[in-house]
Amino acid sequence: MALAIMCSGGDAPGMNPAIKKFVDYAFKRGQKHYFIHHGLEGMIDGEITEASHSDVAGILHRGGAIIRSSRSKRFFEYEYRKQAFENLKKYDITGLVVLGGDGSFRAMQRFSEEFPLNFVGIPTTIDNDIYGTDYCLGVDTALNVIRDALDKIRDTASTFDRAFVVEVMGRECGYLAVVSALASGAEICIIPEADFNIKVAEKQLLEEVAGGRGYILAVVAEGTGKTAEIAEWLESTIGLETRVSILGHIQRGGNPTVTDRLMAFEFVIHAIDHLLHSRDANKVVYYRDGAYGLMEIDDVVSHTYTIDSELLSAINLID
Ligand SMILES: Nc1ncnc2c1ncn2[C@@H]1O[C@H](COP(=O)(O)OP(=O)(O)O)[C@@H](O)[C@H]1O
Ligand SMILES: O=P(O)(O)OC[C@H]1O[C@](O)(COP(=O)(O)O)[C@@H](O)[C@@H]1O
Repeated sequence: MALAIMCSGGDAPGMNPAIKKFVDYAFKRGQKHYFIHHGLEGMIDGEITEASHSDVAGILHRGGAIIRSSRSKRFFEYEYRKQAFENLKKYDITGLVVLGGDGSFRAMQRFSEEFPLNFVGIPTTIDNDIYGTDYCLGVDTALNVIRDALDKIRDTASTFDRAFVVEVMGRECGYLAVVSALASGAEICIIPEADFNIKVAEKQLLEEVAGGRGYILAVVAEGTGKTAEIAEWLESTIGLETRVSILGHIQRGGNPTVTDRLMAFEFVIHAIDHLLHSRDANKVVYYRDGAYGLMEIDDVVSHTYTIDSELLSAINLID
């Protein structure tokens, strides 16, 4: 039996510390261990190499993933999943640690139903949108990238009397937007999960502008699709010259924060321990209420993540 690690779907800071811990901990536990490069695409193409300490030396501080990641159209087809399994068999890999999001976990659920394989997923996405865990690897680093951007945008906005609409990632999830808006004191936060009462905001902001407010920061989650609309409203109705800043993929890069490094270590230790102790793997590690645990893959993929209600109510304080 051997273990392997793979990154799949959107990359996130924290993957490299997880990869390093995987090598160090699997070695400590006396397990043969492999890298699957390029995610599911590499698993189909047999891009598998034995991992060594020298591969992971000096990578803790690096964003991205040295073993790369991918999204794969081919993995939706049985013949390619079978090919992927044949590749794992060549190396006697029966335990897989998968860093990814719910798409990757759905893929692994299907794969493990079809072939004799155990996997443990580590929730890894800057979006923080995986059911059952309070935290996904990469979120803290992404939040700090956004915080840094918002702090800088505030400098120019306040100096030049402008409104800024800052669009942040998150797919359909507003988590990054809410937490960033709170941490940066943005005046407006617009997310898919909550209605934005434009009339209430309009009345309040017009009063504030009349009273001397010179600038406004609006954080808009990409999933709302409302970036242009809010910019137009700030300029034409609220009356401030407005600029749009779409932060984009810088949110996926950068050296992992201390939190992401430490979380990566714990997630990996729990994943490997489970693979070694139990034959009924096919779980996802969670971090909830300050503790780590493992949840059933079926639970993860059949539920939808929802933002904590306290966080949601906090955004009303902003506008
Ligand atoms: N139902 C499925 N069956 C097979 N493969 C799937 C399935 N759902 C997702 N995948 C695979 O998982 C990959 C990663 O999923 P994606 O949603 O892109 O990223 P993430 O894991 O970050 O959510 C997809 O590119 C696809 O190859
Ligand atoms: O890199 P791409 O393909 O442009 O995808 C962008 C999407 O990936 C993310 O950065 C991360 O999403 P996942 O981790 O679920 O893949 C989203 O926030 C964003 O909507």
